[in-house]
Amino acid sequence: ALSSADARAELRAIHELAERSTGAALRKLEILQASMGETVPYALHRDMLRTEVWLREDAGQREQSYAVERKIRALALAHKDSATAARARLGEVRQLLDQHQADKAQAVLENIVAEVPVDAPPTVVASVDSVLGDVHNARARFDKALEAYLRALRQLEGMADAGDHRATLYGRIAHLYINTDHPEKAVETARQGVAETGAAATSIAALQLTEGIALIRLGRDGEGIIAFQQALVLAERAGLGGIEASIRGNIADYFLRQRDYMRAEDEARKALEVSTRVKDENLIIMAKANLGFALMGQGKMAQGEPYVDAVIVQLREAGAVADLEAMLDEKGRMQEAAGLHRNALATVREQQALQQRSARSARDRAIAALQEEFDASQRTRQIALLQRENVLKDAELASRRRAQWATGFAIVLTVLACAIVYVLYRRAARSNAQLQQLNRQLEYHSMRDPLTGLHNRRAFLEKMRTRSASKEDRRAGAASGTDCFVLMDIDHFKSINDRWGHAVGDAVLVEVARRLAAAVRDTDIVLRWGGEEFLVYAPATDPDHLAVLARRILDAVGSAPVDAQTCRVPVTLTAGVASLCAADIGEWEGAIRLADWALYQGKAQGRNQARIVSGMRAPVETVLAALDGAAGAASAEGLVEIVCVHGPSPDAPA
Ligand SMILES: Nc1nc2c(ncn2[C@@H]2O[C@H](COP(=O)(O)OP(=O)(O)OP(=O)(O)O)[C@@H](O)[C@H]2O)c(=O)[nH]1
Repeated sequence: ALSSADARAELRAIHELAERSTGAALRKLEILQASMGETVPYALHRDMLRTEVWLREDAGQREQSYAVERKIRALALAHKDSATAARARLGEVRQLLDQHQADKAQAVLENIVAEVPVDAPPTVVASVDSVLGDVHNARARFDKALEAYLRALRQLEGMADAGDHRATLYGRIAHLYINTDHPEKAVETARQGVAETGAAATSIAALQLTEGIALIRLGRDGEGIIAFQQALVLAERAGLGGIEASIRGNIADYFLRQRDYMRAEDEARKALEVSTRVKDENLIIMAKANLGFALMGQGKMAQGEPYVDAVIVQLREAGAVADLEAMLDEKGRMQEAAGLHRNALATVREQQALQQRSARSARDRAIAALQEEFDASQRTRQIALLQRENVLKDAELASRRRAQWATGFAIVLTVLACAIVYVLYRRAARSNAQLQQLNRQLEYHSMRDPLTGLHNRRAFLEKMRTRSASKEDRRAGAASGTDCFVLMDIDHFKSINDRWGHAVGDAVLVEVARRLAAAVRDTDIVLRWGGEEFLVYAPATDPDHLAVLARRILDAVGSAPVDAQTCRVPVTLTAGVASLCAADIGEWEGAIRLADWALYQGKAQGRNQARIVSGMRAPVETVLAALDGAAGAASAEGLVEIVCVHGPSPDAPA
């Protein structure tokens, strides 16, 4: 075991080492304590434990530090050292303040004050005053807190070893000035603390942190950030986990205010890591809140809100009304900024409920130094919250209305579009039907003779065109019969017109057409070939029946005069007949030309007759060439066999 003197020397070495590394100093202290054995003198034992208290506090191990304080108290009580016992109990008060139990802290402190002996050393009295200041500060009695801190400072004035204690008190006062909104005084006081000889690294880092906060409050951001960085260097070098987390928390808070959410997230994550390492619940809460808001600020609501909500739960449990309200306020604003008006409204409602509860609580009322001032500030806050609620309600309503309007508009548009499509469809269908009808009419008229209603020459040409398209069919048809063409011309039609007028002429044309249609088979087609010329196209007709057909036509037209208006008009016609088979012509154009030639012959031979081409004495090409030749009709005469059929003798004209 070490001697007491050696142990004292070792303890001093540990104090010096602590300036450079809290962790190393702690490890060395643990070794020293272990090597001391059972019989350690009281004063040495007490001083070793005191050293452990502040080393653990510096390392951010507050809970362990409070546990050591309890050990000191038990030891001091056993040795009837009431001053040390009273001072050691201050740890209990600080622990209660950490847990936001200011009332309980106040009660315990009153007991401690009663315990302090009248001849207690000034350091003990100063420590009590210092913690009393903390309690007043926590209860928002800032003037009383300032009084207590200044009293403690006076106690320590001129004391050689009290430089660090004084620096800590300057730090407390600077904090107080920040809380009472006097940042310029806070800067000044923090600098006074730093200048204090014998101030430990912890105190200096804490003072620089406070100075930084005050400078940023004053809008001197650049200087503030430099103060933060100096404090951070010191804290990291000496392994002051608690202060490091606190500094990083404040830097994160600064970036949050600057809306630089990425850097805020970065700092908050580091702060969370350090504060988790040193197990400081308050710093963990601060880091989580900053991280949550940094994420929400980047629009990562799903990631950020759980952090913020966890902090809200903890603050609610701890009854930290002011912090809780600030959290809810910030959360609401973040949600509002993200356009989540409904969520923001819910948060503001939560904030209002909290505010009403705190307003009702008589104990909270006591926190305010002046009752009226408190009420007035409560009213102002209530009004501000109501205004915010209204703004959010309006925004929520507006966005709902916009959504409704958009939906309504879309429905109207859809209905309108459907209606237009339907109308267009109906119109298109109608005009399609009209067009089809018109086309049918056009087709009908283009194929019909308007006077007689018979097919016209166009219809005949169309018929022949489609017939030519299937020559094979035609040849197959030629075995059982063949196509026959009867070309007719009313006799002396000009004189009918001349004698009875054009109207009678028209009536005669209509009646002749009717008689022709009645005289032929259903499969035959009667056409108006031209002015007073008609054509019967009789497909598949036996060549032996051509004379019968010709007679039937001549009889149908010539047997009775036509009754037209007031007159009876005797009518005869002359016909030329040619069939493809009999003439072995092959093409219909040739048959028509032969029929035309035969008709011409009939006219020349006295009219009212049909001349049928029954055979040919020369190849068809020769005959047709003869018809085209200069001698024409006359030269073809000897080349063609003709059968003649005469019509009935007409009645005398009426
Ligand atoms: N009323 C009436 N007359 C028509 C129509 N088409 C033609 N004509 C007349 O028919 C007459 C035909 O006369 P022509 O070609 O000289 O022959 P034609 O008097 O019949 O004497 P042939 O044919 O030699 O027996 C002309 O006077 C035409 O004006 C018509 O649609 N209506």
